[in-house]
Amino acid sequence: MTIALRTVRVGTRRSLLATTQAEQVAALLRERLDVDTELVEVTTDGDRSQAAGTPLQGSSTGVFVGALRDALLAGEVDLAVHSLKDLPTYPEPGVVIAAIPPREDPRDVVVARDGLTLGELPAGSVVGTGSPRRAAQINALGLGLDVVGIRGNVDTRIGKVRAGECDAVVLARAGLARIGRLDEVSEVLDPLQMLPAPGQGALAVECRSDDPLAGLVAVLDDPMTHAAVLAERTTLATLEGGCSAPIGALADVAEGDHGPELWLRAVALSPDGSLAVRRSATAPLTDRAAAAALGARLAQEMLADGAGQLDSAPEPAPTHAPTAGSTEVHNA
Ligand SMILES: NCc1[nH]cc(CCC(=O)O)c1CC(=O)O
Repeated sequence: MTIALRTVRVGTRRSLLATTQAEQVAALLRERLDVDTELVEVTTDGDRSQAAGTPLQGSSTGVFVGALRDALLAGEVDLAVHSLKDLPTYPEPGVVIAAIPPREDPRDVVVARDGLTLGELPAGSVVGTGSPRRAAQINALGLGLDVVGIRGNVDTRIGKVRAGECDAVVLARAGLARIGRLDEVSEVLDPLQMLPAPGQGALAVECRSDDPLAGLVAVLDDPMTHAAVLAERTTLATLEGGCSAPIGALADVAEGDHGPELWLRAVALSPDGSLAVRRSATAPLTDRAAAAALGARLAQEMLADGAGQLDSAPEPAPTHAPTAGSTEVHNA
């Protein structure tokens, strides 16, 4: 298809991972839409505070996104490429996700000294991560690892192992794959032990909702990836209504006897990983609405199981009453 379009300006954050992802989307656009492209780098609040070493306020979701969306709404760029897992679950007025391209492997990986796995690290080893979801799930393994908070881009975080500051760090496999650093990986974590962030490994291509470009960019959309991440993000969005615990969620599409089926797993954990609510569910993948409905149902079941109590301060225990077994929350 040829469109009478000026060069498509692709907005991206400045990090190596972000520009690599944006260039991959730009290459797909050139190939599929027969347009020219230009990367436009935008500095986000998240990048600024990361550079300054100042801690992010509250949840980090969204801090990498705002400035890119502002540039999009101001017409400085024609589309914005984000890591989907960095996008808040609530919609931004005037902006649509025009495409979710095929996903990379969504799993988390370990980069450790001497190529060790988490299980091989001696108790007391220092494991760096800035993610409450990863911290809670590492603690839930019960290996006696010392989880410390670290920040910075992928390269900085790997560098902490090289420098001996951490014995290991846990990262998204997709990020390492995109920047060609998979050779650093010492272990790929099984999602049964480490459920990834909702949307991990997937990209979101955002356009202005009133821009006809949105309809053209839809050729980059992968319907299976889109359905899977919609289920995961609807789980997260529904849980966010009743809990602020770290959440992991992963959906897969499998071919069933009567057509494609969506398999969804999720976990909500107390920050120290001592308590967790885990659930899985499956549904025929008829359309996107079915994917969203599966995510909402799973989250409601998790809330009924006590996911909303994981992060609240414990009630003072009455001295005369037993404290064990008094909630629906399962041990991790
Ligand atoms: N929060 C930062 C971030 N956002 C997306 C990725 C990796 C790529 C992806 O998950 O799609 C990363 C780095 C990481 O978690 O290791």
